[in-house]
Amino acid sequence: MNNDLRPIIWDDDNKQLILIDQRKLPNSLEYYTCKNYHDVAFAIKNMVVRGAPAIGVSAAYGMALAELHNSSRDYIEKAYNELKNTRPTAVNLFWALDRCIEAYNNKSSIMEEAKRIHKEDIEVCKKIGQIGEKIIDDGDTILTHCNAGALATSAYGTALSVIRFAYYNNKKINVIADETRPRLQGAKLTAFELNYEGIPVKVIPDNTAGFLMKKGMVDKIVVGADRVLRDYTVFNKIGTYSLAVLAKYHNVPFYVTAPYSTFDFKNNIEDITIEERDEKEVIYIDGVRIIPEGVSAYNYAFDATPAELITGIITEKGIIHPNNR
Ligand SMILES: CSC[C@H]1O[C@H](OP(=O)(O)O)[C@H](O)[C@@H]1O
Repeated sequence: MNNDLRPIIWDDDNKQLILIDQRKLPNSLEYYTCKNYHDVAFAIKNMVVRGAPAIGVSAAYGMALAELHNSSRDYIEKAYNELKNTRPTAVNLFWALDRCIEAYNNKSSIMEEAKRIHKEDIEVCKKIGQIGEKIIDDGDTILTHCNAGALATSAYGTALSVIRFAYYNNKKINVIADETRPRLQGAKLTAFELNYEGIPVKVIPDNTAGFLMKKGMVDKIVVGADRVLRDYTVFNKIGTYSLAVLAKYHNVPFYVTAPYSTFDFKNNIEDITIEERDEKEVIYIDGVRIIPEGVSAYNYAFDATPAELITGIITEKGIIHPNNR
């Protein structure tokens, strides 16, 4: 069992953050070294590291690198603001940054807080898998979207933790991974992770999910989350909402996985910014232009799924059933 994928490594000897460069996967396993908070901000903005928990943990180490360099309030606040402005939708980024600022204000070590956040994330993701695998039956085919795996967290993943623990508990499962245009996290990252660990996985174009549900080839859907509101609206990778609508129509159980660090009890749906990324991510595939010159593209990175479409939200504290209130 190769459960050793760790996208985030704090190198205490050299006081640097080492990240798997997820832009290079699956064809090359390369690392990106962050020596200061600017490097971390670049890595988050450019998706060297991505996934809500992984973004939060990385940002915390960005704050720790800032404190190591210059612990003045002015410098710490500059780091906070640059890291805060990297990506707007995943709430873990702001949750982690706020924990670091609180530590600083309480005259505690930001480095120690970052290490605590990192350690907690590993334990929480493991717990989500141990709790969530109970909804998986022997023989299930599980559809997932984007990458909510070890590469999106400190280890194990969230949606993929559920899948991993079902597999570890000898359930005969098959996984279907939506490729997830335009950044192809499903094709490039989820397929890499599961194949690396020997868990059966097939990739489909995103437009095939409904066809397979209609054919009865999908038993459950398990996805990740970037922000869960108090009314259990779930922000996640673009295409999640479409999957949820199809799942409702075809009576396929639709589960979201989310640590409590991904819950946002303060804001309402209209307060949330859905990230729009550079249209070039749609216009080009691996550097090859696929859309004619002069034609532009929408590139929304997330969408919102209402609670009424969700069977359960799997957390480290148990499973929330939004519609059994
Ligand atoms: C476990 S959080 C994973 C979550 O993050 C992904 O977005 P991105 O790759 O753009 O950071 C996607 O929404 C996943 O569900």
